[in-house]
Amino acid sequence: MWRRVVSASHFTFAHKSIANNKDVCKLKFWEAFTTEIPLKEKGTFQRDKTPFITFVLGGPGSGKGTQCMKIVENFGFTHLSAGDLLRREIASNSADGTMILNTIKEGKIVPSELTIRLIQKEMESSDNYKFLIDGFPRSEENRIAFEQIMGVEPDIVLFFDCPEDEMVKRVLNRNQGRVDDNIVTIKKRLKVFDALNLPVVKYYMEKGKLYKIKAVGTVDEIYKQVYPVFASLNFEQVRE
Ligand SMILES: Nc1ncnc2c1ncn2[C@@H]1O[C@H](COP(=O)(O)OP(=O)(O)OP(=O)(O)O)[C@@H](O)[C@H]1O
Ligand SMILES: Nc1ccn([C@@H]2O[C@H](COP(=O)(O)O)[C@@H](O)[C@H]2O)c(=O)n1
Ligand SMILES: [Mg+2]
Repeated sequence: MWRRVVSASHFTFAHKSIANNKDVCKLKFWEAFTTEIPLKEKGTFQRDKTPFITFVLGGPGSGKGTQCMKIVENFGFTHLSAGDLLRREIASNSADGTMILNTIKEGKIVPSELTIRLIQKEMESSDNYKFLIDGFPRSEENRIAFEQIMGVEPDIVLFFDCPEDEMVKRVLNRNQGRVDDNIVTIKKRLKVFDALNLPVVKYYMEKGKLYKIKAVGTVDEIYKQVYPVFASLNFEQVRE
């Protein structure tokens, strides 16, 4: 089990984030995190910390989920996969379930407000303040809606850059029963990725927030590029 602890140097970083995001905060989403809640025990998470948000981008099968699991283990992040949250809505027979299922089958993008509502709910009910938001934003529209609704920008953005043929191979071998893991839908998802997701990658590159990871090789080889990104942020490492 990892401990929810953070080194003193993170406080400096968190304050810097507050200053950077001051103009867009508007006390919406932040209110949940700025409420003073007494510590339950020494060294546990304090809810008054600024959330540290990492967007995790990359094409279908580029390895986002796989690498997120390792970051969670080593650095105590909470992993929120937009795709998983949407699949959970389908499984729970929610009113939007059929629409979400049809959208996923077509490799298209679910309306931003719906996906953001699911992400927001998870963040607000979490005791953690470090989040990996995987597979979001998938489009400029997703990105802008997130900023407007949540009143916050990501601190950093990871981009897993993987050749198409490798992504197709991985997805076809995934074997998790996903309705979109077939060659017809994968081709559609790759087109959507190029047309809608790459502009988001470009946006964050130009903002200086993007960490591009060469997503070829073994899982451990790729993680060797990911690890230093988080280690350099001075979060206390919770497990080697
Ligand atoms: N470096 C790797 N080499 C070979 N296979 C990998 C590698 N990384 C992940 N995989 C496998 O490829 C498949 C896709 O990985 P993963 O689910 O992490 O991708 P993803 O980016 O989250 O995809 P999606 O966007 O479709 O959810 C999984 O079966 C995973 O085990
Ligand atoms: N922001 C998002 C994220 C995902 N979707 C839909 O879910 C599908 C699967 O997503 P994965 O991240 O698990 O690959 C994706 O192809 C989209 O149909 C979405 O609409 N918006
Ligand atoms: Mg995934």
